[in-house]
Amino acid sequence: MCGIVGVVSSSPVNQLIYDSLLLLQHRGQDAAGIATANGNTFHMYKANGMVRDVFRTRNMRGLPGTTGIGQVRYPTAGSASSEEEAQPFYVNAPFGVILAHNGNLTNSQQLREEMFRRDRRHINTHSDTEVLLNVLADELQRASQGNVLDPATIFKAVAGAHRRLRGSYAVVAQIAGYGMLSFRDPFGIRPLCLGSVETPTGKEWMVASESVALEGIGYKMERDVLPGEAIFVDLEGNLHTQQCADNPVLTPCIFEYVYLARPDSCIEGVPVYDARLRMGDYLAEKIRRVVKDIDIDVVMPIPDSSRPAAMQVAKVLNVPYREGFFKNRYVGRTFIMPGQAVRRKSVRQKLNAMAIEFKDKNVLIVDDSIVRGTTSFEIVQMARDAGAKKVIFASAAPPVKFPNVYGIDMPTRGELVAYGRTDEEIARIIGADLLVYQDVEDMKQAVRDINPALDQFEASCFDGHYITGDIDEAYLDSLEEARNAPAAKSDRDGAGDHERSQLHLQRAVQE
Ligand SMILES: O=P(O)(O)OC[C@H]1O[C@H](OP(=O)(O)OP(=O)(O)O)[C@H](O)[C@@H]1O
Ligand SMILES: NC(=O)CC[C@H](N)C(=O)O
Ligand SMILES: [Mg+2]
Repeated sequence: MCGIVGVVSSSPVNQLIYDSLLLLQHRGQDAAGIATANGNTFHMYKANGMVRDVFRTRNMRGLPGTTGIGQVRYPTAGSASSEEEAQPFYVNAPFGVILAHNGNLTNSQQLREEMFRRDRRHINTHSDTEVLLNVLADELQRASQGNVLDPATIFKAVAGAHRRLRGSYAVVAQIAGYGMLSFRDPFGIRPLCLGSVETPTGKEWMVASESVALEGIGYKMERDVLPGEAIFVDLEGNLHTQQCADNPVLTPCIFEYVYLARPDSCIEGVPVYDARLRMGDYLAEKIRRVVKDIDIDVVMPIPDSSRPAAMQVAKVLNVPYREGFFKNRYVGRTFIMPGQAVRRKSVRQKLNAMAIEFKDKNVLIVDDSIVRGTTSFEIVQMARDAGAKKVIFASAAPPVKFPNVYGIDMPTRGELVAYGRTDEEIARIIGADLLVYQDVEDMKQAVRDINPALDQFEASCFDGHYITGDIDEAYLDSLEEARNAPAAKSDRDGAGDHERSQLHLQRAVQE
């Protein structure tokens, strides 16, 4: 996941994009970028870091224009540290296009080779986004055949891109002298929504990864962009939309509801906060069924993301809800940091246990998910150090047993604590007396309870089902090999991300 935003306005957009990127910061902490269009000239500034650190007044002054796009990056392809792979990306022909992307292409290697051989296009980074931009540019070139662009031609190019791209992609782009183009993959895996604002000169449009990024800056959420749909807003502010995929099937990523999205966003008609409350309801029922011989004294969340689920668990079980872990608000999200060493260190920096809430108590700790086990391992230890009698750990999501290839950076099986292990083995690793996981069907039902029209979800990391149909063991093996290759290792402060995860698990097992 990354956060993307795009806008066509009648007034300068640099501050508007900056403000909405701040609201999407939880989707990517590694790099940020804004590109604006002033007449036919693009201006761009991007660098590694959080939004507040990347943009200084002088950078903002260098971003004039009334249309633009922005991105906060959480890398899944290429390198975490390369500023060149920060987004947006620019290509000068045809027309001039800048583009930002949330998602992950699963056929970027084939496309890269094909483009070099057939289209004579050179891709200069390891970013799948640069590949995507060049595919779109190539399709625009073919569809327009050198003539002026109109919406029908642009949509034809998107349809062509859909036929070539595999994986997940929510995209926002600006075409120099024409306007803003945005589209979502045919499964609608990553979220993307459309908003508007009334101005004295008419309605103005904006797209963003999450509704909070629209509403927080005064726009009204209109609707989600449909899977496969393309939206084009011309420079006069007119909105053009078209379904560009042959067989669109809405299959949103369930991990958005579990962890990725902000609770105050609404995705596919489901307020994320409500989904987390419902997951808490189902989890509480499971806890009631399986926890027989421990009297739970207190229910505790691990801030931030598990709060709604934990509150609901406490309510349903009729046990006091207590916040025993204090969170340092100046440390970001741990899970999306690159590298196991930094993730592990920051859990301790970020959370501190208050003894008064733990001493001699049977504590039920609730988290939204357990992925590598970094957080749960440290937290259980902290609870024990603070004097807890028994520690039960509950996860509002089922065990993460399979890699994700659609925009969440967990491509190797070895780093997942639940891969190939029973619940008892995992409990031993994280040090809990008992571990309770949500069931896969209950997690899905929690979201469906709120919007019954949501038939299916992209839930591969829980159920091992890869909806794009191009993922097999050989593909996952090759990903693992690439991620564990020496160059990739030293590049993500992960140097040995995989090994460190393994080491941490082995040490835990031995202890
Ligand atoms: O098993 P792990 O690999 O540790 O991953 C899971 C943890 O990471 C996330 O928290 P994070 O600190 O990223 O964000 P939050 O403050 O939104 O909960 C998530 O909420 C879990 O607590
Ligand atoms: N998480 C994402 O959406 C990542 C976008 C893109 N694949 C990158 O690595 O920059
Ligand atoms: Mg957390």
